[in-house]
Amino acid sequence: MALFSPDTDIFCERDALREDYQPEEIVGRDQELQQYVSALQPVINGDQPANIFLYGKAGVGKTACTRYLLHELKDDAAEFNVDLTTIRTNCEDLSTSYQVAIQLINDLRDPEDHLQPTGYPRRQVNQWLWEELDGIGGTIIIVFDEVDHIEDDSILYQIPRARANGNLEHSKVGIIGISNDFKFRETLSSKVQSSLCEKELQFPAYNANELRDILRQRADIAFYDSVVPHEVIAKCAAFGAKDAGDARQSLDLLMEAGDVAVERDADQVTVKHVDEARELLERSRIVDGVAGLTQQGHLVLYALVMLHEEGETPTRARAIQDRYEIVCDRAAVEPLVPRRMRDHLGELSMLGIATREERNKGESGGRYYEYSLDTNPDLLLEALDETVDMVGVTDAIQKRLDHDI
Ligand SMILES: Nc1ncnc2c1ncn2[C@@H]1O[C@H](COP(=O)(O)OP(=O)(O)OP(=O)(O)O)[C@@H](O)[C@H]1O
Repeated sequence: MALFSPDTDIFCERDALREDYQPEEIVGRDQELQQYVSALQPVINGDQPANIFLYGKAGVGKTACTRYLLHELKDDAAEFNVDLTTIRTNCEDLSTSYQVAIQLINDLRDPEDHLQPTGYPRRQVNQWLWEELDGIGGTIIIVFDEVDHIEDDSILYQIPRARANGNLEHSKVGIIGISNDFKFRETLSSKVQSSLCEKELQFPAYNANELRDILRQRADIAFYDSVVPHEVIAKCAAFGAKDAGDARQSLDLLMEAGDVAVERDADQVTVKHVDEARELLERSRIVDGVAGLTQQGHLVLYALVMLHEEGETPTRARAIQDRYEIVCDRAAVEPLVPRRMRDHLGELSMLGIATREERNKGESGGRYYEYSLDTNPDLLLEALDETVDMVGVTDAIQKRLDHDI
């Protein structure tokens, strides 16, 4: 018998649940799409496109809606004889305007004419960029996804102004900047703010009803008929809505639940499979998160787990520092100064392993943070295995470990 064989009872197109799948229809974003369409209207009129700044948390459909609308726009532009080119650049690995310009030039050039990442005068690079863009002609829309990664923002000013400054003659260029960093807008220079944020669109988090519609649409493509009952969709949607209103999270959960059903040889996905899937996802999120921390991060986390087990959380950074220094002493590691230790606490809360809440001292004034654990300590201790060996266990942790056995 073959070791691998296609299993066909549950999924008919599992890839439809993957992040890179582009849905043909967008659901639950009517109002946002309407605003987006009117921001793009100048393109169809043959005018200079408006620059658009689109922001919202992770997984709220910014990329999916942008891809969908630009696809529609291209079709309609062809019908109305508008010469339209769209370029998409993910800025995740680009931190300067120089790098962005090089990337754009290389996207537009044949591979044999590609530039090296460094070593050219800036003016020359800009000149090449204008030549490439002007060579295309017509209307060009450049999408900068994760635009907040660009630290010096001059390119976000220069591109929209290129035509007015006489750098472009044949092309009209507009940019769409996408970001999930709400504070990014404030960090922009006022020049960039007024050009990039000409039209601002905000995508709110999804509620459970919207997530249900998105999941149902995708489940109908990904699974065979009647494999995913209504309550499974409702459960995945409720989970996503409670956490962050993030469609990606709910879709991942549904896919994992489908995998569990396949593994169990079931003929339907059940609510129990969703529960199991949640545990699996949570486990891998934590294991990956902890594995990505440095040794110092592990020691800070272990200090916080100890305090949690002793019932001492939520607690302030100062108390964590004291415990962390004891932990370092036992591990024979030089402790970090409080400020650096707090950076690690910040990272833990960013990863969702810990939570950080701001407190107010009341009349006497002054604000401070309190930290607590936001994760199952069993999982953390498992992931912190080596650190536990190095530092040893306290009574409180021993009790938990005994209890688990
Ligand atoms: N309204 C929607 N209709 C159908 N599918 C959607 C919708 N919104 C999001 N999705 C799906 O959810 C997933 C995440 O959406 P998307 O990548 O657009 O989020 P995003 O806001 O760009 O997030 P990030 O900031 O993390 O890139 C994708 O698989 C996308 O197809």
